[in-house]
Order: sequence, then structure tokens, then C-alpha cells
Amino acid sequence: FQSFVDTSSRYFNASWGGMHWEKQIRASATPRRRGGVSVLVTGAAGFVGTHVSLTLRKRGDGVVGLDNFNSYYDPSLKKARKALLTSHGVFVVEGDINDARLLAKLFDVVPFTHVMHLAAQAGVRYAIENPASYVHSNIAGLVTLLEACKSADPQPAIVWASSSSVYGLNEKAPFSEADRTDRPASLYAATKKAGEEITHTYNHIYGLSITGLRFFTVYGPWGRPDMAYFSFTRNILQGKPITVYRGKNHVDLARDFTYIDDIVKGCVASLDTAQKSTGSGGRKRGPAQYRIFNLGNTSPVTVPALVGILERHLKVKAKRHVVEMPGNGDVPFTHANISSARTELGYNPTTNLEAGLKKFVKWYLSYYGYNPRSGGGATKASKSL
Ligand SMILES: O=C(O)[C@H]1O[C@H](OP(=O)(O)OP(=O)(O)OC[C@H]2O[C@@H](n3ccc(=O)[nH]c3=O)[C@H](O)[C@@H]2O)[C@H](O)[C@@H](O)[C@H]1O
Repeated sequence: FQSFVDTSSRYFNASWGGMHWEKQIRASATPRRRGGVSVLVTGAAGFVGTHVSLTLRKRGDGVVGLDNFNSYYDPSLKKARKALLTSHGVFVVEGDINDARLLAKLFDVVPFTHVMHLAAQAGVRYAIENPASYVHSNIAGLVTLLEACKSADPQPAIVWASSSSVYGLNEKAPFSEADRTDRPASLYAATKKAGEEITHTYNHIYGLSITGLRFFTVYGPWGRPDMAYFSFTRNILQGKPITVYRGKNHVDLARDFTYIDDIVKGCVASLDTAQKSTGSGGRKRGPAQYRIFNLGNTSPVTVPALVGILERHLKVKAKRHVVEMPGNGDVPFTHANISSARTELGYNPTTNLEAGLKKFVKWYLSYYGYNPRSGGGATKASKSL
């Protein structure tokens, strides 16, 4: 609790506010189509946040982004994503979800109909190095955001990113929403599971409409450099070795890799089918919707097979360094059952790993340039997706 208080007071002198700022926020939040919604997207300069924001903006919804541009991975990639958003008329506020005053101000200026909450400390293995950042963003930040949402009038409906990692040591495949999620294998997973419990509490007490989406290893253009497909691409092009983890008894690890465009469709369908929150000004007026959906691809691929696809698309052979999976939070495989999302959201993933990685590699080469010895530095930011 102490750190929760400390982290919010730290933002006391944040540089936001003023007439011009409010005008920009209002303009960005205003829908340009009849029946359009007005969405606050947290983590808007992140991988999924950028894609969702652009899709909403392109169909005429109002979008305001919020992102703290932290340095978990190269902030210049986040700035390039922000530039892309700006060029499409999406205003991105630089601020933290732990900043209660900023959130109160945003809800004061705009009656957001929805919050797409994608800001988080991501990454399964980094939790070993920096556990506090997971508590800061995924627990304290989430609570600060929910506090702001519950007090807002009108209360927005909330759609947020949980994770396939909540299935932890579950061995029953494919993973269904009704399966056990009480055996997380990493602190990251534990904080996402805690998020599901915390959002349930706010749904129960304050009538907030909640939809939690369990994303399965999302990949694609403008992706996260800390993820395997991205760092493998960089290393393969630079002639550096890649480390491929292998499970017990020499079993390959596998993931239900899910392409970004499919995930975006699931996110937008969640917003479109979300019922209104029932409370207002911190008071519940009746029961509200609470949903959880898997958003996966339903066809797991092994990590060595992923490397094989990258080798073909890059036309370069990888220097594979195969090692036993260290006990730092990884699970042997993930596999989504998406029946529920199919029925309720019309979710229907259509991009397989081969096709999705082709698009990723095309983007990677256009963004970073072809020079394998450039060290991966950006040469120019692509303007299109
Ligand atoms: O679905 C999720 O909820 C999560 O998906 C993603 O986690 P993961 O599935 O672990 O993806 P990612 O790191 O790309 O590793 C992929 C595979 O490569 C293996 N891997 C990884 C690194 C490496 O150097 N070598 C290796 O073999 C590794 O062992 C694994 O088998 C998101 O990052 C996370 O934020 C969260 O959203």
C-alpha cells in the first residue's frame, strides 16, 4: 500500500494540463462517425496499443492514448509508433497510469465511453530481474486506473489485456477459460491473474463493465523487441547466435503464436460488444458485465519451427544455441481454445505463423533497413503498417 501511495505522489509535477492540451485531448477523443465511441487507450505507444488505436481511429472513433514511454525496450520505437499515431490524428499523452491526478483530469475533460487498458509491464522472464516493475504497473497501476474509472461519470466500459500465462502449469490442452489458473509459473503471470481478480472486485462493488482478454504470444509489425521472434530476427541478420530453449526430456517448447491483426479484431469486437457500466460517480446501480476470453490462434508451433520460418524469410541460416529451459518462468507450451471468443465476439483468427512472420520480416527490413551490420538501429520509420 505504501508504494502505491508513493508512486502516485511521484507524478505531482507532471507536465500536462492547460487550455491547449485540453483542446487537443477533446479533438482526439471526438468520434468522426455516427455512433462512434470515445476510447482511452493506455499503453497506446506499445505494440498492441498502437495497432488498436489506429484501427479505431481509421473507422472514425475518438481515441486518446496514454503511455509512459518507459525504457523496458528501446523508447525510440515507441516514439516512432507515437509519430504514426499523431499522423493519423491520435493524441498520445505522456504519463503513467499510476498518476491518479492525470487520470482524473482526463476523465474530467472527456466522457470516455470505453477504456482499452493495454499498459503493462510485459515479458515473462524479465520479472526475475525487476519484480517491482510488475507490481508497479500491473497491480498498482491497474488499481489506480480502476479507481479513476469507477469515479468517472459516466463510468466507461473496460477492456483490458490479461495473458495466456495465467494458465501456468495447466497441462490440459487446449486451454479453456474455465480451466485452473491458480498455478502461475512467473510473477508476470501472477500479476495478470491478480488483475483478473482485481477487475472482478471493481465489477462487483462498483458496477464496472469488464472484459479481460488472455492474449497468446502476439507478434507482428511494430512488435516488441524483447520477444523471441523479434530478437531472433535481429540476431540472425547480425550473424549473432540465438538461444533456443528446450523443455525437459529434450521436448521442444511451443507457443500458440497469434498475429496482431487477429488480436486487434478481438479487441475491437470486445469494445463493440461490451455493455455499459452500471454505476456512476463511484456508486453501483446494478450488476454489470464481466467477461474473460482467450484470444489465441489455436495452432501451437514449436520454437525451432519458428526459427526455421524466420530463416526462410530472411534467407539467412541461424546460429542456434540450444539450451535447457532455465527455471525462470517459462511454460512448456500454450494452446488456446477460442470457442467462447468465436461465439461471443465473432473472433476468427486467419493468419498462420508463416504468413504473419512474412509480414513482420517485411516491416522489420523496411523499418531498420537492410544493413545487417548497422546494429539494428532505425534508419527510418515506416509510415504504413
Ligand atoms: O502469451 C503471453 O501471455 C505472453 O506471450 C509472450 O511471452 P512468451 O510466450 O514467453 O513469448 P517470447 O518471449 O517471445 O517467447 C516465445 C518462446 O520462445 C522461447 N525463447 C525466448 C527467448 C529466447 O531467447 N529463446 C527462446 O527459446 C521462450 O521460451 C518461449 O517458449 C509475451 O512476451 C508476454 O508478454 C505474454 O504476453
